[in-house]
Amino acid sequence: MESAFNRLTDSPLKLAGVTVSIATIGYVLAQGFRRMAEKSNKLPSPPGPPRHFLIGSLLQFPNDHFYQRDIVSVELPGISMVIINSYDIAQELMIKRPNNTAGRKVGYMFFEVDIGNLVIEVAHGTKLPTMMDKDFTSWNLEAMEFGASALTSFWVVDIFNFLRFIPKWMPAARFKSVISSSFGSLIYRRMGARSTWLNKQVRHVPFEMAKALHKSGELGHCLANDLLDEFGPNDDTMEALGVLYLAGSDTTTAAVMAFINALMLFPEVSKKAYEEVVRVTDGIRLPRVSDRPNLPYIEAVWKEAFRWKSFFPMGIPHVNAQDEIINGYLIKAGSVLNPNTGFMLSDPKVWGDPENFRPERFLMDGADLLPNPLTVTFGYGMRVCAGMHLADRTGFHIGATIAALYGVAPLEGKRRLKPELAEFTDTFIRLPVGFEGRFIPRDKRVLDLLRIAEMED
Ligand code: HEM
Repeated sequence: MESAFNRLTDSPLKLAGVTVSIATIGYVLAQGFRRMAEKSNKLPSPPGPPRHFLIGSLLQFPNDHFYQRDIVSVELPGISMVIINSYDIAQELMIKRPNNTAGRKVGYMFFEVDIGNLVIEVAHGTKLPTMMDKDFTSWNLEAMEFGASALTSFWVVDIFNFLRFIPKWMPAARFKSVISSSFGSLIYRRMGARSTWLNKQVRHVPFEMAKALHKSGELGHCLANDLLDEFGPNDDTMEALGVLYLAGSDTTTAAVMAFINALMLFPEVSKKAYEEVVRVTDGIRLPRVSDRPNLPYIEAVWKEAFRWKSFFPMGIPHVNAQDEIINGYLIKAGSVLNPNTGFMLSDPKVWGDPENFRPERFLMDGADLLPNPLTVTFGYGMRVCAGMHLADRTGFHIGATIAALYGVAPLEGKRRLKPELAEFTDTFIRLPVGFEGRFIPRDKRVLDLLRIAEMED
């Protein structure tokens, strides 16, 4: 009698079917064995605070001891969070393994407040900023804070998604004032309606203006002009412009503010920067972009301005698609990887005297062993900041030009603040508190230099 096997293989089609079936069963078994093997030698998660049933480490989060280790894991209900305090580990995970660690956490709350805030001139043209209501800047800042909280916080609504259908008037509708346990205390925020409104203002208002200018032929050369020419006034065009604004405007402003603040707090730094520019320009013109390689001291001040009291201390989290192992620890797939930029830029093990503003650290022998604060700040791997060159070039050039033209002094009648007393906001983008001062022209030629630069433009 013909064996069952022979009957199954008597035609090429049947043979192919049998082969596929065997391969599939084999694959499923292999996966099963692999999972069992993995479970049996399961590696530990990175160290972290004690975890409790249901609420994980919520009660211990945040806490100072997160900074005492290079990598820390925190279990929050529904979210595994990993805090990376070491630049080496951040590089290893997020630059060297980009395919697996470039995801973003896109929970409901982030989706709803993905709002805009960006470099308006590049995106929407030079005419728009002059037409904008001054409220626009404050909307941006508020929108940025919402966006930041949505990215870095644990939102109850992300976990209990059904909550979003509860009407606003019900007592249980706290999710509209969501529980956030971001890097501060537990706070309730009524944000749904406000964020929706901000969302509209920040994206629609400039887009409507740009559309009107485009129609009348007055928009000038900018990204909005190109996109409107090519794709017309559709939602994708508006979103693309909105994302640039969200990501680029407040961040670049904060970098320039950090630089100007340093010129104000440290007059000796300001003087050295001025002397360096004059050596390059002979004091008869403004610094050009091409002068940068000849301005190593200002380069060092720019780096130190990124480092000292980091203005972007929390970075932007990534999410890993599959399990990762680092330094013998298992990072489960779907963990939120938070690069602790502020700590990396002030770790005494790396910087020695992080509390001092000392640009010379980047000019000394062995300086190339230090992390570049710009690289640390602009993020990692496939997600690295798309506007970093724009921000770096414009920011550096503005900084060098200010150093060439002006000293920065406190307002009349006020004293220069001692650097150790300088305060900074406790926000996603950290700004100097009470940032006020005067630009004092270096000499009588300042106006002439500005006129020449205007003519050259
Ligand atoms: C000093 C100024 C800036 C800082 C500190 C900054 C910082 C960052 C950081 C930390 C990220 C996330 C990187 C990561 O996930 O690893 C990012 C992403 C991004 N940035 Fe910037 N940025 C700045 C300026 C700009 C500018 C001027 C633009 C555009 C005009 C821009 C556009 C973007 C975009 C589109 C992303 C998203 C990239 C992605 O998710 O794939 N940024 N930025």
